[in-house]
Amino acid sequence: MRLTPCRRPGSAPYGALPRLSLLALRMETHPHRPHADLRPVLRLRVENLAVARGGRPVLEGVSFALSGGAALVVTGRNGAGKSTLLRALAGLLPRMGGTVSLEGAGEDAELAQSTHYLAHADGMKAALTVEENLDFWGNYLGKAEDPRSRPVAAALAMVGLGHALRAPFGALSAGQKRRAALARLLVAYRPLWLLDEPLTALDRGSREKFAAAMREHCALGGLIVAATHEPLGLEEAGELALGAPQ
Ligand SMILES: Nc1ncnc2c1ncn2[C@@H]1O[C@H](COP(=O)(O)OP(=O)(O)OP(=O)(O)O)[C@@H](O)[C@H]1O
Repeated sequence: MRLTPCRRPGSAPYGALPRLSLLALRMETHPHRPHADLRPVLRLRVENLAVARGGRPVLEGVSFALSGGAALVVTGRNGAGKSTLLRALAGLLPRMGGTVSLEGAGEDAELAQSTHYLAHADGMKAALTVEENLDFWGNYLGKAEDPRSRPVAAALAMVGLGHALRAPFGALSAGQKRRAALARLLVAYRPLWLLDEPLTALDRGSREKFAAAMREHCALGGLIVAATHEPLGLEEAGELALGAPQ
């Protein structure tokens, strides 16, 4: 499996994209997909995506395809449009043009129902315990719909926060809060993870644990698109480099 940019035959490779450069679009077959897994391979396909912020074009002509088991790291300077891209993929920003589709997710599966979007904000209530927050998210996001959803305690253990099950979320440190937010990805299985700076405030051990969780997600046939300024620890990930402001 190779990660390749989608473009019309004969068109210049990215030459027509005024605010965007695509670098290092290369992906090897992920070696860990279980042979017995007969679920259809998912394919995220983005074609000619254009998005504006405040009436000003930020992204134009963004095209790529990503198959199940693969990860894509979105890089670029401050203001290049990384968060804009993730928000548009999550359906939280209107598209000026282009299409986004997730093939193989099932006839009734809307893209949004197959997606976890992790933003800069953690999305937790300070007064509730970590367990209560994750119970809420698990139920809200449909944990019962997929056997790959993990119990709250198991999800917290995977991000090294098993000891904080009953702690109020508001009493956690910044890195612990981020770990709890990452556990939200695990309590209700969804195949497409859109991650905006997932490593913020994490120490080295937490980064390694989360890298292991991301590798496992890919091994189960999931997809990851992550915006980051730092190495994610996914050696086989492709890269989409956005050019533009700093
Ligand atoms: N709410 C908004 N209204 C108007 N313009 C916005 C808004 N949010 C972002 N922008 C603009 O869109 C552009 C892209 O912003 P975006 O947040 O996607 O960049 P980014 O690559 O994620 O940056 P960073 O690395 O700083 O997180 C920037 O020029 C920014 O000023």
